Amino acid sequence: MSELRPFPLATWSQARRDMARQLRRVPGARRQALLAAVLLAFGAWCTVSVPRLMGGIVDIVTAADTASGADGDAALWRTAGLMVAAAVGAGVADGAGYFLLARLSERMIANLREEMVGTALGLPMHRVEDAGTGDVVSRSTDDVAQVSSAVMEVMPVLSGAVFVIAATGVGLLSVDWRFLLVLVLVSPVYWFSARSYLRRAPQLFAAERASMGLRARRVLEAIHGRRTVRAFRMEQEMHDRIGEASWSVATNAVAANRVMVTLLNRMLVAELVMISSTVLLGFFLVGHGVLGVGAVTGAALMVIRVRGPLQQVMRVLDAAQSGYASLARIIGVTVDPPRPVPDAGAPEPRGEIVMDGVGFSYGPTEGDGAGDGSVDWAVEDVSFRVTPGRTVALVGSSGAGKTTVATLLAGLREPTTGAVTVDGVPVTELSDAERAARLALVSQEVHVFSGTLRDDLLLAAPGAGDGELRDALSAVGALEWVDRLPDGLDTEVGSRGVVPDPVVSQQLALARILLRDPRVVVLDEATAEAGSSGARALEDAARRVTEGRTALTVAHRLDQAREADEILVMEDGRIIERGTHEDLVASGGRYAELWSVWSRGR
Ligand SMILES: Nc1ncnc2c1ncn2[C@@H]1O[C@H](COP(=O)(O)OP(=O)(O)OP(=O)(O)O)[C@@H](O)[C@H]1O
Repeated sequence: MSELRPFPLATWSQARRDMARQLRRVPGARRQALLAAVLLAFGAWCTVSVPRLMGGIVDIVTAADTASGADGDAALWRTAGLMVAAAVGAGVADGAGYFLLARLSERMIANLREEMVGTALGLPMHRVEDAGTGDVVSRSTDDVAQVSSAVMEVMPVLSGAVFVIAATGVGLLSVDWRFLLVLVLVSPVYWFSARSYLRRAPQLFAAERASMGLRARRVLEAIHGRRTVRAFRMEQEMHDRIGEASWSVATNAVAANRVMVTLLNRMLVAELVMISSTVLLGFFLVGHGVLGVGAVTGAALMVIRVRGPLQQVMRVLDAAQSGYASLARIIGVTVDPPRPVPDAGAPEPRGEIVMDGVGFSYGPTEGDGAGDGSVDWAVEDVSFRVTPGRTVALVGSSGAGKTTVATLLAGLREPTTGAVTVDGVPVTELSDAERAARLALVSQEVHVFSGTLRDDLLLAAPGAGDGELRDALSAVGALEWVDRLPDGLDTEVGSRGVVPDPVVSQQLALARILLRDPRVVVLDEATAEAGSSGARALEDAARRVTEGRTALTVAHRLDQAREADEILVMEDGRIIERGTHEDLVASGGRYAELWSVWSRGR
């Protein structure tokens, strides 16, 4: 098995560009972002004004000794009123700014997820398989959830706190430029604390989560497999395994918390530096008559007030970082989107299919420059032609290469060697529209999409009326089932409604083919698992679908192959026999052998 090649991670500049593009996609986004910034800046200014006004109160009280009492009272009330107004203004502006930002970011995340899933669906099958389907699934579920929760956790803090920190800096400088010294002294302490925390914390928290997962798995294994554990007297061994996993949770949790405590201690040092340098500088400035007591009190209160926002920012650093890591994983899928194939100018669909010297390998080939040079062919040197309207059946034992040929013919995979053409045009060069008009595949994994049954069928033919839908359902033998449904065509089906059994699901897939009406059909259904009556119903349905069309049928039951115009027998990726049923039985080769086993088993 070849090694997985996960999708890349977006670089910082790719992530930035993509977020700017997502921003442009939301109508009125710039205006909303600007309005949010203005509101948050105003909120921060109001927040910082409160301690400054308090400093003003100190000046009023100090001056009250000398001024008349009535003047002092009026000034006191006015300042108190302003403080209340500033507090209310801060609350309202912060709330409104945060609301706008949260709405905007949720829309951007929704667009991003949509784009990522759309890109992944349009990628060649092999690219998704190379990455491992789990990679795409975890990026579109876990990572999107991670970004969403990071936004919910980080956004309220950052949107408020960053503006308050900036406003405090500006506020301090406006009291006196020498307060720059406080900022110069304290900034490096915060900077280095944050850096050393971010360098170590994410791995430690990830290790803690991983060991929790391991412990949960081991406990569940022991509970689910308790009979086996008892039977083999493995209680102590299981106990030790769980104990070992629990111990690793404990050591990882201690290590993670130690880093957190170190961060908190460094922040205490930073706060000590910040407050003591403000007080000392204030003392100096008042002593030299540069500032009044009120101004310095205001500055000191501002510094005390900003500790909260600074702590909040430091606390959400790792959530912000893991949110960014998830964002880079999501954008990593979309950075290299599949280029849409332009129309190849294919002629009117006739339905002629040709495979010429086709080889395909799931693993590395010489061209990749990977592997040890030996190629593990899934199919090799496969050549055949099906003229319009005829049916060819592929038979062979499991793993012979039948499904691979079907997916190559449907254009889902690109041949490693040779050519697959439909109406003279290589199938991978047909645009989506040209391909959809020409050929359709029913694979072993049929899917009924969530929604009403009508929606599910209309995916194949958006303009079809109820009459056409019912005709198609009747042709594939599914109409009776539909008429038994509580709301007929309007019944909810799929994961959130009625789940059709495998036979009906395949009949619905065949009905979709009838509605789409392509010239070529490739049928690789799982009739073998349908039971004999189900298989017969599906064979009847398949016969209706192949009538008047060019068809390649992967015949899991040899009854199906018997009716084909030509049978291709595959073994180890090659066609080893070809001819009609009668010819092949008469020739006494591999097919005759398969047929005799099959006939005995019926
Ligand atoms: N996605 C895949 N990745 C790697 N190898 C694969 C993959 N799919 C099939 N193969 C291998 O390619 C070879 C041909 O498989 P294929 O599924 O085409 O055979 P098949 O005749 O359709 O078998 P079945 O009747 O069991 O579906 C087998 O050796 C199989 O193990």
